[in-house]
Amino acid sequence: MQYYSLNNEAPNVSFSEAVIKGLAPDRGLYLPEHITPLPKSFFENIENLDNVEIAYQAIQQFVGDEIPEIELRDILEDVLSFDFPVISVEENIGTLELFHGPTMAFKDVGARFMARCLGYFNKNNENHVTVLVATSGDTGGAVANGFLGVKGVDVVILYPTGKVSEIQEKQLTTLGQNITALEVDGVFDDCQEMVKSAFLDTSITDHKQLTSANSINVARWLPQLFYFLFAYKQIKNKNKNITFSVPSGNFGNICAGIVANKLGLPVKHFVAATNINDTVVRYLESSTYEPKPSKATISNAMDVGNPSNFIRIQNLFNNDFSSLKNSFSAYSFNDQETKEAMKVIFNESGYVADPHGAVGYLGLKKQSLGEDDYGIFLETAHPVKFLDVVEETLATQIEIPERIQKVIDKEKKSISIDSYKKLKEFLLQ
Ligand SMILES: N[C@@H](CCOP(=O)(O)O)C(=O)O
Repeated sequence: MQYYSLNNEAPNVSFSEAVIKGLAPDRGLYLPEHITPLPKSFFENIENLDNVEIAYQAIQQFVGDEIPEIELRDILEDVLSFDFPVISVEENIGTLELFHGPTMAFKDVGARFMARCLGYFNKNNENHVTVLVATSGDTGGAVANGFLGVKGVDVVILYPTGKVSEIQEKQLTTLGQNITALEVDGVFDDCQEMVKSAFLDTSITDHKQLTSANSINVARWLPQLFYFLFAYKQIKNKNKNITFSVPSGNFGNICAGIVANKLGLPVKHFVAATNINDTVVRYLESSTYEPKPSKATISNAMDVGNPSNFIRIQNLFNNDFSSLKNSFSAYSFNDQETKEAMKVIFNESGYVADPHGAVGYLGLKKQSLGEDDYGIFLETAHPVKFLDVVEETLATQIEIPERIQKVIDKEKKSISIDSYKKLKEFLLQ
C-alpha cells in the first residue's frame, strides 16, 4: 500500500515510511492511495469472526506486505486483549464502550498498535526514533503506556498545563523510563502546532528521527476503524440502520469510522458531536473553515480548535461539500447541556456516562431516530478519568479501578516549557 500526502507536494511512501515519518515533508497528512472494500461475505459472516480476525482482515490492505501475516496477527492479538461491548441505554440507543484498555480511553488500541509496528520496523535496533505527541487529555496517557520500554523509542508528550484532568495528568507524567512529559503554557493547539513545526525543522530532524503518535500518524489512526466493525458485529442481528455519534476533538476516530464505511460497513449516518470547540460545526453551517483557539471544557479531550483530521474527512468525501453533508452532521454542546445529558442518561437507565460520551448521546438526540434506526454513541473514556465532575454532577460515587489507583499514588514528573524554542532546546540537548 502506498500513502500520499494531502498537500500533494511530497513523494508517495509505503506504510512503514508513513509510520516512521508521521507527517509528510510538505506538512500534509498521509492517506492510503486506495481503499478496497472487503468482500460482502465478511459482513454477512461478521458475528462468527473473533475481534482479531475482523481486525486482521480490515487492516491488512493498509499494512501491505511490510509486516508478515503471522507477525501482524500477533500484534493484533496483543493489542486487542480487552473487550469493546455495546451496552443498551435506551430502546434504540446503545453505547460502545472503548475504555476497557490499560489507560481506560479509546486511544489505547491505536497507541499500542503503533508502538508494536514501530517495534517491528526497528527490530534490529537500527533506527532510534523520538515520538512526539500533543495531548488534550487521553492520547498522552495511552501513548505513554503503549510505548513504555519500547526499545529504540523515546517519547515526548506535550500537554497544556492545567487543562487535563488530574488522573489524565498522572497517567502521562508518572511512568518515567523512555517517557518525558512537557507541560506547555498554552492550549492544546499550541502543543499540536509545536509538534508539527518540529517535524519540519531540519535543525532538529538532521539530528533526530522524529515521528508523531497523534492520529496524524496512520498507525495510530487507522486501527480506530476496528471499533465500528466490533459494534456492527454486536448489533447486526437487530437489522436496523446504524447511526454513529462520535465525540470529536481531533476527528481521527470519526474519520476512521468513515474508512470502515468505505470498506463496506453499512452506516446510515455519522454524527460528530463536539463541545463548544465547534470549528467543524461552524464549517458545515457556513462552508467557511475558520479555526479558533481551543477553550477549556469538562470534556477536555475534545478541546481542539483546529482538528487535524478534518482534511482527511473532506478528502474521503472527494472534497464535495454536499456529499459530506448528506452522510455527516456535526453539533456542538456546552458544559451545562453535557451535565444535563449525564443526568438524563443516569436517571433513565442507571448508566454513568463520562462528559465525552454524554456529548455523543446529545449528538444522537439531534438525529430523530425512527423505528428502523439504531444509534450508537461512543464512550471514549471511563467516567473515573473525570472523577470530580462526574461525582458532582450525578451525586454518586465512582469506584476507582486498581489500574487508575496505581497512577494516582505516583509522583508527577514534568518539565515546563513556554515556547517552541524551549521544545527545540529540549530535543537537541
Ligand atoms: N483528543 C486528544 C487530542 C489529540 O488527538 P489525537 O487522536 O490526534 O491524538 C487527546 O486526548 O489528547
